[in-house]
Parts: sequence; C-alpha cells; structure tokens
Amino acid sequence: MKRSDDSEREKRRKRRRLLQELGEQKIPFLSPSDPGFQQLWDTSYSGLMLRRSGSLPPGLDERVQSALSTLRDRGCLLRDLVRVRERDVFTAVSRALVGQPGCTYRYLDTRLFTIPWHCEEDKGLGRNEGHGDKPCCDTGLRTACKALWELNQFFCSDVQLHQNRRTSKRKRSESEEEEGKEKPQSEGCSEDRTCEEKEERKSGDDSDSGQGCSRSSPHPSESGSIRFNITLINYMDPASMSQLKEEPYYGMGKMAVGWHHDENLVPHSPVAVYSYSCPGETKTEVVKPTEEKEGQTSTEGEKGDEARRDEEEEAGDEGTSKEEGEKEKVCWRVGLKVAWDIHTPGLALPLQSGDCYYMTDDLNRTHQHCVLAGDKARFSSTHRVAQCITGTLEYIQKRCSEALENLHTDPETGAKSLRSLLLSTLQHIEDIHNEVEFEWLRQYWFQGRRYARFCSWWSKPMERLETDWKQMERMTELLLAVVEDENNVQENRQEMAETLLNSLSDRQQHRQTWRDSSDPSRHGLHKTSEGAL
Ligand SMILES: O=C(O)CCC(=O)C(=O)O
Ligand SMILES: [Fe+2]
Repeated sequence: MKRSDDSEREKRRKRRRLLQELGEQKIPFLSPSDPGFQQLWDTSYSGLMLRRSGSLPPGLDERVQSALSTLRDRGCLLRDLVRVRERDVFTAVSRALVGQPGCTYRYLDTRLFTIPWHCEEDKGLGRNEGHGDKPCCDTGLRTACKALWELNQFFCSDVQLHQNRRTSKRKRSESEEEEGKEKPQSEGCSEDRTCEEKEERKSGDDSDSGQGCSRSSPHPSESGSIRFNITLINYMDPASMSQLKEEPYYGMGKMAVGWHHDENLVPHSPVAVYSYSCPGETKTEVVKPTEEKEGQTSTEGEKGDEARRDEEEEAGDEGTSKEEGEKEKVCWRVGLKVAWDIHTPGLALPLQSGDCYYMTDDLNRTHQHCVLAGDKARFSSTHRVAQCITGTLEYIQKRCSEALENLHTDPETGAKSLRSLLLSTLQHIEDIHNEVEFEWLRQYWFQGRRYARFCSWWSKPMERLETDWKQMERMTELLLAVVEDENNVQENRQEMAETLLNSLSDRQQHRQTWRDSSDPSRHGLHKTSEGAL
C-alpha cells in the first residue's frame, strides 16, 4: 500500500493545471472516418500497431475464443478489488491472470497469481507444484490455458517481427538522410499499420520455438526476443454494467477501463492485445449515454474502477454530448492519448472481433490508454512482460530461506534461538517478514486463493510460505525476549529494541490497513462521482 506521496501530490497539481487550462472544453479525438486520422496515428501514436482479424495461424482464433469462453463459464473471471488513491474499488471488468507458473502480476496494489499456462515442451510446468505428478487443473482448463500460451507464442514472434521491421526501416531512413538523399515517399503498405506483412513473416520469423516456456526472467525487447510471461484476461458484458463512467476529456463514450499506463512491466517492453467480442444480440439501449448525477454512488463500486489509475484523476464527470455518433459506440474501441498533453488530439481505434493491437516502443510510458465499451460482451487477452524480479514464487521462497537461516534449533533440546543479533541482520529479517506477510500471504488470502477452486498450483507453496512466516513470527518473539531481558549483557540492546519497535509498529499499521480492506462494509460505498483518469 505504499505510494510515493510527493509524486502523487505533484501529479495532482499538474493535473489540476491542465484541467484549468482546458476549462469546459473537450479535447478533440479522431476515429478512422475522420480526415487526418492516419496522419495523427503516424505522427503521435506510431508505437501503436493493429493486426486485423484473421492474422493468427489457422485454428488459433477458434481455440483462443473457446478458451476465453471456458474461463468465463467456469467462473474464473472475477472483478478485482483494487486500491486507488487509498480507496478500495472493484474493477468494472472481470479478470484472470494466466501465465508462467509461479509468476505474479501486481497492479493497483493487488497481486494476481497466475493460473499456469501449459506448453508442450515442458510437461513439468503443468504439474501441481508440490504435488508430484498430479495435474493442477482439469483437462478443460488446461486446454484453455494452452491455447492462451499458443497465442502468446504467436505474439512473441509477431511483435518481434514488427519491431525488427521498424528498426530496419528507421536505420534505412537514417542512412538515407545521411547520404543526403531525399526520403522516399512512403507508399501503400509501408505506412499502413494494418497491413499483413505475410511475406516478411515467412522469411524473418526466427524468434519463436518455445521461448514462452522459459522459466528464466524475461529480458527487455531491445536485447532480443520478446518474452511475454503473462496475460491478463479481461471480460465485460455491458448489459450488466449500467453505470459505466463517461470518458471525461474527449467525450469518447463509456469506459470499461479508464485511462492508465500498464503498471509493472519491464521498461520499453511491448504489450499485445487480442480482442474478442462475443457474437450475440445487439443491446443498444445499454450503450446510450445515461445521466450520471453529481454525488451519485454506485452500490458495486463499478464506476470507481481503474478510471482513477495512475496519473490523472480529478476530472469532471459531466457526461458527453448526446449528439455523438451512437454508431461508433456500438464497437469496442481502444482510446489513446499522449500523457499530460491536452493539445494533441486523442485517438479512438475501433476493434472488430479477432483484431489484435500492439503497443510497442515507449508507447505505454509516453501515452495512456483506455477501453471504450461497445454493445456486446467482450474479452481481451493482454500479453505483457511483467517485471517480476520480486514477483515469482522462486524469489519469495529464497527470501524466506534467507531469513530462516538465522533461526537455530538446538538438536538436543529442540530449543530455538537466534544465530545473529546484528542490527542489519535483524532488520533484513523483519523486512522479509513483512514482505512475505503483506506481499504474498495476505494478497493470496485476500483474493488470490479464489482461484484454488479451479487450479491448485498455488495451494501447497502458499502453505509452505505460511509455515515460514510462522517461524518468522517465532523469531520476532525471540528477539523481543532478548531486548526485554534486563540481565542480557548485549551492549546494543537499546538499538535492537528501537529496530524492533519500528518494525512492529509498521507491521501493526499495515495490518490495520489490510483489516480495513477486508471489511466488506467498506466496499462499494465510495463516492464515485469524482472524475475519471
Ligand atoms: O482490453 C483492452 O483492449 C486493454 C485492456 C487494458 O488496457 C488492461 O487490461 O490494462
Ligand atoms: Fe492497459
């Protein structure tokens, strides 16, 4: 729950200034039917790439779509309770994390635990951690996760291909410039970000072959192959969401996911998204703009959502002009804006079912994106290179072992004692104690273990972490005994007491925050009329 207060305050100030400058006006945004759309894309959103439906290898669309429906039908997709500006709110979209076994993804102070995907190359990865050969999920779910892994494989190579193309194009034009030649006029496909590039794929695709199975840490795209290690699956049926928030700055329409940067990714790594809108009846009444009154609250907290993610938040929520093209809103769209910029028009890109889009280069850092709801239920599978240096099971297990090294058990009496009383060692252990409690156990108890019904992969490892944590509680008690013992000749007893007191009061405060979060009466009662972004 730690946030840098200063940077939050600074962001708030910056936001207020921009909003003042903007006044009542909306910032323009362009859609494909608007003149200048392609040019705006090329100049201000060049890291965005669209792959029209039909780009996947034969049969994969069907497998992925059926996988997504399976996850929904099994009840695996759940709304996350996330923390935004010190309040707990439910996301409007339902989610699940699928990815490398043992990997987690942290966003908005919430840690999600992967349902492991399975791949042919490494049979062991699909097994139940700590349960020998027993599989962690049933066949249906395994098949679903495997399809998502296949999609991931496709994205790894396709995004790589796209990036290689861009790099060589850039190099070509740089050397042409150096030679004083005029830049050749871009024509047809070369500027069309939706073109197929099939020929190039045949000759240039050298980056797949099982890389998504790697258990090693992913490396940023710059140095070579892209390794998406997780996908965050989103699902929303607008028919069951009557109070979605209006996009407040551009008047783009109802948002399923508010403006944000994707958090906790390896710097400069790309994001690849597969969009699937379910076939079904058009429920146009749902997407018509509805009045949202000041001060209105949502019983489910759905309007609060990630709309308040990250950098920009306190915009008005006064709704958009009713004259806006209703037709456009039938389609799901991704909206993009340049971060902290109220002069560059926004971009709204409609997505047909089966379309994929990539955010490459630095787009996720320099820009924000949002998702604008269409009229049908829709899934997205958003593949990322999660920054998981401190987010894997392997990592936290190692940390726990480090801490427990300081616990000595007398082989004869079984009595426990601390090996070292060095302040730095004690502090280190208390830090690990906090980390395993707040970043893992509580996160898991709070919402990670809801997946245990479908997949038991995390059950045993979490039990083991809990055992380790209990040992650390024991170590804290032992330390307390040392500092309380007046006969103890330890010369730094005073400093030890201070270290312990600091740790204990931090822990106490942190536990209280968690207790508050776990109190259901606090959920859904947030004032949601406050602006988006
Ligand atoms: O659904 C999409 O197209 C993107 C969703 C998104 O931005 C997210 O999950 O972070
Ligand atoms: Fe996102």
